[in-house]
Amino acid sequence: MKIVVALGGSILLKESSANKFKEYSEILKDLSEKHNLFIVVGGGKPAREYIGIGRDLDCGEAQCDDIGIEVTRLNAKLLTIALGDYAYPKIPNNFHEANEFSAYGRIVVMGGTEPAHSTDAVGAILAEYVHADLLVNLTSVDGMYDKDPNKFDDAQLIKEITADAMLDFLKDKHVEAGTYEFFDTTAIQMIKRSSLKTVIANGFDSKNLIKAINGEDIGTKII
Ligand SMILES: Nc1ncnc2c1ncn2[C@@H]1O[C@H](COP(=O)(O)OP(=O)(O)OP(=O)(O)O)[C@@H](O)[C@H]1O
Ligand SMILES: O=c1ccn([C@@H]2O[C@H](COP(=O)(O)O)[C@@H](O)[C@H]2O)c(=O)[nH]1
Repeated sequence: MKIVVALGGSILLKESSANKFKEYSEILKDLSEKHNLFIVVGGGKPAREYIGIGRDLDCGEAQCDDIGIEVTRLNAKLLTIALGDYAYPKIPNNFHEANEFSAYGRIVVMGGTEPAHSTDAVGAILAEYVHADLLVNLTSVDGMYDKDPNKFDDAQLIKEITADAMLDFLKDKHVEAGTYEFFDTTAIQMIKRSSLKTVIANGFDSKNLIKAINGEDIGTKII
């Protein structure tokens, strides 16, 4: 299968150590024996810290996005290093390059591209661009809830949701650099228009990636 994995920076960088990079590199190496993999890495806490400093310097939101993009690309570089020869050594600047690099048969790892969206959207656009069979979005919670599970103890996990219902749910949410809400609406529009098979799951347990690929009942499926 051709699979795009959007791997949240909140997962890889939670500990500010190499641990999760090593853990994911082992799983991705195994999966790459059977599947054609593209990984999009998010910015996590370091991105939000750098964006915060930029904002304090009045650099404006689009430039704050650019700062976030640089951090995602740095995180992508770290994952590429962890993957060694299994990864294509360059970080693509855009979707065309990502597609081109995949022709060499290695895992392609990328970060952000342009301002005004998050790496959730990069994952969805990439999945559309390369005609992926599956998009897996690994984040810091078990999937999409009816309200923020980190704020409400009674939040309920949504096992399946349509792209339209997700768009409706997120329509009034405020967005700014570093915070494109739980799931970026640009991503959902791509998922909708190309009927991308998408699973959102908790990436703190890296085995959830294998479960999502095997079609197990996990996280939230966008239908
Ligand atoms: N309805 C919701 N369902 C699930 N999570 C939600 C919801 N609303 C808000 N959230 C918040 O969304 C966050 C998930 O995204 P998070 O900030 O952890 O980033 P990520 O997707 O892992 O990527 P990155 O860290 O790279 O931005 C959770 O911390 C959660 O508190
Ligand atoms: O294509 C992109 C990717 C990212 N950004 C900016 O970077 C931050 C960090 O990415 P996350 O996916 O949220 O971890 C993001 O919030 C944007 O501000 C971007 O502009 N374009």
